Amino acid sequence: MKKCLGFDSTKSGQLRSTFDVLFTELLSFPIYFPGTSFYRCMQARKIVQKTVRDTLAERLSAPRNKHSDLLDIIIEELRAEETSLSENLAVDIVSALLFGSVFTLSGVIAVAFKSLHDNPDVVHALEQKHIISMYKNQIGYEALSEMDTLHRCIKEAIRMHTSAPVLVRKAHTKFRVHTKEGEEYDIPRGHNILVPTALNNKLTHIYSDPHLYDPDWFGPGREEDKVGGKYSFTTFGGGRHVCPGMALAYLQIKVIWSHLLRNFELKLISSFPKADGSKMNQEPKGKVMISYERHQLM
Ligand code: HEM
Repeated sequence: MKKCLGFDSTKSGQLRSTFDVLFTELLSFPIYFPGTSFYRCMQARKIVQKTVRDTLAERLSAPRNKHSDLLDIIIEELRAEETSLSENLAVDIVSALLFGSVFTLSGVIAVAFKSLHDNPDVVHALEQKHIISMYKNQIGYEALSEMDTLHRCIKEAIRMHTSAPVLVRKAHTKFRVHTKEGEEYDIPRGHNILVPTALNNKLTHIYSDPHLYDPDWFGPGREEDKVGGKYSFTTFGGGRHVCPGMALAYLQIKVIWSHLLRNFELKLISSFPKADGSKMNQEPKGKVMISYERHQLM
């Protein structure tokens, strides 16, 4: 049996000496200086939080609305007599949702260009033409749900370029992990566990050539991503905290890409960008040059 190399978060507080705390705090002090990216990030956070706070206040003072959107559900909870939701927490929840949905999406939309770049455009064009003629150019929810090729291309792009490369979990009870190779690891209670989604999506016993862009892994008759069970594809996390916005995310990406495919001829001029790992959600690194020409597919 192997003992895991880990970090016991229940003991870390006791282990840190005054010197240790002072030393780390002093070291991190320069990141608060104006001009640093952390400082700019904190300033931007203040603006976002003020906008959310003002919007909530405006809705709170308006007549009751019947749950037309998420903000109204939050407002209803704030109005309730017995509620554990404070205004500050509500602002944090909305800000976190903005972060969790907008930044992940923008990175993923950019990375989905991979599907066009590496795949012959004709595959998309055929699907789009078929859907346009079936739905008489009225592209709504049902038409989008039928775009299986586009769906698989997006899924493959985000398998290769996952936007949240690591997830963090805390072990509330001790447990044992058995590996495929027959090894065992004990995970003690209180330890933090890092789940490397980027590696997970490239396991060779699931994807025979994980660095190959192949949307048909997920296609009918193959469905190779099912080999490893429900954790074969972890771009949207997994388990209790799996992303509840996944279906919406696919839909939004398909809305944008279907529109681009039907109305523009796009070409990647620069080479496919590397991922910028310095951000919490990965984005393409550096400038990406794309040329476009308007066209009508039908
Ligand atoms: C391509 C876009 C997206 C990606 C790649 C993505 C990815 C993820 C991942 C990996 C997690 C799990 C985090 C963890 O386990 O620690 C997560 C959680 C979450 N996502 Fe998304 N997400 C996307 C879009 C969205 C959208 C559009 C929404 C909402 C409108 C959303 C709302 C959430 C929420 C509320 C959670 C927290 C769930 C929980 O902790 O129980 N996400 N997302």
